[in-house]
Amino acid sequence: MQAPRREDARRQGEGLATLSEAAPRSSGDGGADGIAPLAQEADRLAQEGGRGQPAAPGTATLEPPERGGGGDPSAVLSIRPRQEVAGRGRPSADAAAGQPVPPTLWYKDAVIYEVHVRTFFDGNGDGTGDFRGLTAKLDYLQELGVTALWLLPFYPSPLADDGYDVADYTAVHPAYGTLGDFKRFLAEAHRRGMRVITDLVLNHTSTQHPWFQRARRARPGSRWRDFYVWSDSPDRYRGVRVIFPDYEADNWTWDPVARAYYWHRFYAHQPDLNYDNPMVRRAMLKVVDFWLRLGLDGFRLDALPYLFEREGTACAGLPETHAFVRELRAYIEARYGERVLLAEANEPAAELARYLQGDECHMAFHFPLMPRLFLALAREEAAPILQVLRDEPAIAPACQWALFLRNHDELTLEMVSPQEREELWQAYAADPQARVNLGIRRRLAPLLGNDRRRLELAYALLFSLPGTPVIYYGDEIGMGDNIYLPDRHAVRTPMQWSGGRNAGFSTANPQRLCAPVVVDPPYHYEAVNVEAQLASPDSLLNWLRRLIAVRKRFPAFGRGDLELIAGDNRRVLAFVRRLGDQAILVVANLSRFVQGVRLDLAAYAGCLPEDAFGGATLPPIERRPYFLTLGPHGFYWFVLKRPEGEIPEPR
Ligand SMILES: OC[C@H]1O[C@H](O[C@H]2O[C@H](CO)[C@@H](O)[C@H](O)[C@H]2O)[C@H](O)[C@@H](O)[C@@H]1O
Ligand SMILES: [Ca+2]
Repeated sequence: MQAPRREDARRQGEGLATLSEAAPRSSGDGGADGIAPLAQEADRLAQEGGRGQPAAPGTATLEPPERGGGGDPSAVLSIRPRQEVAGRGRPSADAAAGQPVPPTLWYKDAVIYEVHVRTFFDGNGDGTGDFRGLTAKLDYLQELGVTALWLLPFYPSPLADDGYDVADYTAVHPAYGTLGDFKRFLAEAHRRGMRVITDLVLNHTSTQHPWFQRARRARPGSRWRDFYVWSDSPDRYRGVRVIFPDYEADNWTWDPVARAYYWHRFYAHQPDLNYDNPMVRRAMLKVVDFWLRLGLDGFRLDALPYLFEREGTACAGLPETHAFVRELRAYIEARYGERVLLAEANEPAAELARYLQGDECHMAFHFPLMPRLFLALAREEAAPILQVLRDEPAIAPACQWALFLRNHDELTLEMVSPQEREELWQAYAADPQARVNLGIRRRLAPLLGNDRRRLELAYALLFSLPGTPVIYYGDEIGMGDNIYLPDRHAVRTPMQWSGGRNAGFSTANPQRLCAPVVVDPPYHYEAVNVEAQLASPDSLLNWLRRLIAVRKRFPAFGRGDLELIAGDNRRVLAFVRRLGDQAILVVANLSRFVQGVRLDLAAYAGCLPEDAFGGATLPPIERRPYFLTLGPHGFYWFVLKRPEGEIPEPR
């Protein structure tokens, strides 16, 4: 491992815009220390909520807590029901008639694209991506086939954790534009039929958030103090793991102003909110109101397991946390109808399934599957994937896994055994510079050796296994990374739009860019960029567009069951996705060599496999094993068709 980076962590905001540069909206709002009192903050939210309207009946109210501030987490919040059930921020005809709008389960058929406003496209030429820039690129995303966007945090923040350190939940970071710019972006996305979800950083704030600044000065035991988790000694919750071990030694940090320790699961500049305090829960519901009234389609719930702490536990996924998620879901559903909650919970599958029982989240990222896709590619055998699929716990019919290969963080190896982690590090991060915490800070293409066949295979699995695929911006063109940037900025470099100035990301002076563009020779923006790939019919980008278009023809991929198909070659993975009379056979060769496989497809005897891409039909399936050959890292998607159109019942 590289030398510990704890000091780096405290400096990591350097070179990036700071909140003070970005004109903090809270200063001057009143209060002796320049910080708005919470009640005033609540009033502001009420005034600004959604479209400049006062808080609607039925939304959360910030009432003074009962004395002592603690409270029973299972207690029902003070919420008055409201009759409105809106679609896209406006009551629909049904809602206006008082009828709930039936859920569409749109997220099951979605193709989600994770995008960082900061590094996607600079619309005003100041070197930093912004909402004007993102809006200008919506046509590109639509043509790619994307149907939903997930935006990383774009709120006012000192950016010491790239926005996951929120200083104001209900505004836009000035570097990214205005709330008006956000509204225009949302309207334009909706006009193209795209949904938008954003990160909701529930667990913690920045130390610069007015709530923390007030808490640290407040009297111990007071309602303001109790917005965060304090202790006189760092001995509470001993043994709870540190999530960023390269940067932090402990989950407690001494605050000289409060003269107490505060709890933080992530960086020391990210104090955990105290969800035992009903005021915190209400405050977060007001944040939810603010964005949903604007018409947002849902939230990625960041760091969801860590909301509550209890002595003697791992302080993760506690019953109290699930109780709060249920309240959050019920609150949203009663007021806004179908808005999606996507859990970011880096936990084993059995734990994840607890969020997916129908009354908490709609989706959860499949953290156990992701590293096993990479393990299967490294070992060139199907077993690691099969193991996850066989052990997969049941989830409610309306729920869905969110599948991903890469995201804005390190490729986290928290969900594999220490031996598997070592194996993955050896296979994908031989250079210690590529490692961070318990993971690997590399993008998809460098991880897979820029090998086009392996990239296509990885995408073919992402788009055919049960769940909704999530693409990380830039991975559609096989962008590289910069492991010499601090922390996870390695994988957050500017989008490469062209071979021109600043990769087409910005017209600014190159020295003013929010992050350097990639110039590593194999991934240099002059070679790897959208413009060049759009012009090349065989580019990765055009190939992926075709793959997405094919997936969209078959609802079985988003909504169907999974049937594993037995074969006689451990290097080949085979399964059928079924929905009604639609059945798609997926066969994937994990090895770099040609493979043959005999598949037990007796249940489909009589069916004709038709290639979903080219339409060629193979000989009919018989009761005896069906023989297929696959090229290196080859894969097939076959539509199983009976001559008379009937597909047999599942076994
Ligand atoms: O807001 C703090 C962090 O929350 C998310 O972290 C998640 O990613 C971590 C890896 O970087 C992972 O170890 C942890 O279990 C997750 O909660 C968010 O995605 C991070 O960017 C952020 O720093
Ligand atoms: Ca800009």
